[in-house]
Amino acid sequence: MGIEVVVDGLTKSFGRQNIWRDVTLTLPAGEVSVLLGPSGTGKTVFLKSLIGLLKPERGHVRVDGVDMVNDRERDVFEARKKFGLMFQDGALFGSMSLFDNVAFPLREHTRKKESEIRRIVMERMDLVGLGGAEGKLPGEISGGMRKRAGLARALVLDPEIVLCDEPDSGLDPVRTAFISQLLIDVNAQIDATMLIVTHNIDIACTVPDNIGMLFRRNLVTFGPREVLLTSEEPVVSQFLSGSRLGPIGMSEEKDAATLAAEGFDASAPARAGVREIVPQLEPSPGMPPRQAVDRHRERVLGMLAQLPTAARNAIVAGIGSSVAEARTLTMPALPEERP
Ligand SMILES: Nc1ncnc2c1ncn2[C@@H]1O[C@H](COP(=O)(O)OP(=O)(O)OP(=O)(O)O)[C@@H](O)[C@H]1O
Repeated sequence: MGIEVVVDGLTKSFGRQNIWRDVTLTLPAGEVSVLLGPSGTGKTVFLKSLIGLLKPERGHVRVDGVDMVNDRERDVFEARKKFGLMFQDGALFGSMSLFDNVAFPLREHTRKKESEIRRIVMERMDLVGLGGAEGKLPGEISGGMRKRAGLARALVLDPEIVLCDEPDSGLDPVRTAFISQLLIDVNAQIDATMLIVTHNIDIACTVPDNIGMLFRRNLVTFGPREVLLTSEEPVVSQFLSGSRLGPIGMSEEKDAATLAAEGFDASAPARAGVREIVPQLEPSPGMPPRQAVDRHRERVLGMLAQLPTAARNAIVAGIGSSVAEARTLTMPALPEERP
């Protein structure tokens, strides 16, 4: 089973440019989470900070007893082996076959025999639907296949945590739908904790158990998917609807004068709960059930009383079980929210 990643008060700057500050969230063990955010808000910097490749100036990232920000490099290096990282561009070696690319981490970091390496590589290639393509060079295959090869490589060391940086970039909507399904199937098979960084709304709406969003150097929200998908935050609403109207501008954020000229009232909540929440993807036929589903449901039911009404209603509607209804009925009423 995957392990949880606890991020606490993380702040990162490059020189005088602050990227984000005081980011606090927990990636629950074995669950799939998505981190959204307009371009340039520091999503990739966040992923690199989780594995200790970039060092935030404040805060902690705790993984199985190791602080990836502050502990000795030797300990961070060891803890990094628990991660599998799928890079945005696949990051494959162009002169190596897919087989050798996928085998690379095993040859670098383990002393396994070639026969064992072959078994693992072929298993992972099959898992991502690339069985039979192992002899090809990265330049001979499509972008979608390169992404899947990158995912296979991220999985060969049996990671407990999988980080995916924009798995959809450069893919058409159909290939994106296949990648979405693949990510769910991978989670069903290996039960790893997963964090997917993306701009893609379809992935955000159908894949994760939890969603967070970075904007204006802050984590706007992080929690069960229903919280963001029913959020009244103007920035969330604008992002989900892909509208030009709202606080997100061409260069990330609009100033007050631009917003006023557009007639945008930042104090007015977006229409909450109107958006329909599409069901989360299920593993493909023949796959095992996702073990994270029950854990996620228990966790979310435990926090139901603290969630906004719209999110709570969406969760109860989604679960549709007497358990949820019973818990809701026994909960104290929430104070009225903003009209
Ligand atoms: N090593 C670095 N040195 C200095 N600045 C950096 C470095 N890495 C990233 N940045 C800056 O940090 C900011 C956030 O970059 P990042 O790539 O994390 O954004 P992002 O949210 O992933 O964007 P996109 O969605 O477009 O991929 C950018 O302004 C970028 O120029």
